[in-house]
Amino acid sequence: MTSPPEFLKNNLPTSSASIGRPHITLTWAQSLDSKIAGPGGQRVILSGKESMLMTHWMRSMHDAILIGVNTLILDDPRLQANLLPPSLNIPPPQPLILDPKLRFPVTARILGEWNTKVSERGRTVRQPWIICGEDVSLKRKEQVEIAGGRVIPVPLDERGHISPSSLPSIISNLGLKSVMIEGGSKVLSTFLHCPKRHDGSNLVDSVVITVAPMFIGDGIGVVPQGEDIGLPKLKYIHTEIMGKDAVMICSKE
Ligand SMILES: NC(=O)C1=CN([C@@H]2O[C@H](COP(=O)(O)OP(=O)(O)OC[C@H]3O[C@@H](n4cnc5c(N)ncnc54)[C@H](OP(=O)(O)O)[C@@H]3O)[C@@H](O)[C@H]2O)C=CC1
Ligand SMILES: Nc1nc(O)c(N)c(N[C@@H]2O[C@H](COP(=O)(O)O)[C@@H](O)[C@H]2O)n1
Repeated sequence: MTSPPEFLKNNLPTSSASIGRPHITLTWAQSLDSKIAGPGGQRVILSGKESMLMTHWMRSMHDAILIGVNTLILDDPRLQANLLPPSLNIPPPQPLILDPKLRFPVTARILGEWNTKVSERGRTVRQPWIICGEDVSLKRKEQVEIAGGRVIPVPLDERGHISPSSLPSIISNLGLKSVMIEGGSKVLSTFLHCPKRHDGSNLVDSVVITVAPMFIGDGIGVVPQGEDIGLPKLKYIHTEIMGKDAVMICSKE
């Protein structure tokens, strides 16, 4: 395959995004009992090879990929599109971390790969950009910057979070036209619960869910316990069967 699967191209309108109105996609992989990770946040491979490849194509369709700091700490992800054929030279998305208190571990794999510029088969590696609160100490900011990260302080909301409704302007100011939010649970929850942008349009444009035929049992839910009230109505767009998994595309109503 040399370009994204047709169903993504047809149903995920990232190419029509602009700096003025960036496209926001929310995505995750879940079990049949709506879990995204095991007990204590242990990473679980839910996606089969077909849907994992699809996720990497989806990453390549966005300018940026965003996760919460807990996911960075627990999973130590690479956040690249490294399952795509290297010969295509497809640029990887810009990694963005939501990290109000700047807990970002300087031992993180994405930082190590950026510093050594080492990635298999000569692929491009991007510097991790870490979005934090304006009140983080200068010392801590310097530590992360010296370690190689770009630190981007922004005002926090009343919960001490990076406000979901301010994300469009944050990413526009960074010159990015689209972002794929991968989780984890707390980040998915605040974005699902935040209906609108400052301009009154839907905050989240697309929701892409991979459902794997397995149960996790004790584990981390798609949204944290008690936060499943007030979730938005979704408008169904498309389902694609990819190997053992079902991949659903929706938008917010
Ligand atoms: N199956 C899948 O598709 C995926 C699974 N996961 C799993 O998710 C788990 C981690 O999820 P979780 O523990 O909920 O943590 P998250 O990864 O959602 O990170 C949450 C933290 O991000 C910071 N934050 C900043 N802004 C916001 C905001 N607007 N909303 C919410 N948080 C914000 C806070 O940091 P602070 O506390 O410092 O203020 C918060 O505690 C891992 O186990 C991982 O494996 C993750 C991604 C995908
Ligand atoms: N699509 C998908 N399927 C799964 O089964 C998963 N566990 C995840 N997790 C997300 O992918 C990140 C890891 O990415 P790298 O392979 O290291 O690039 C992980 O942090 C979650 O965000 N996703």
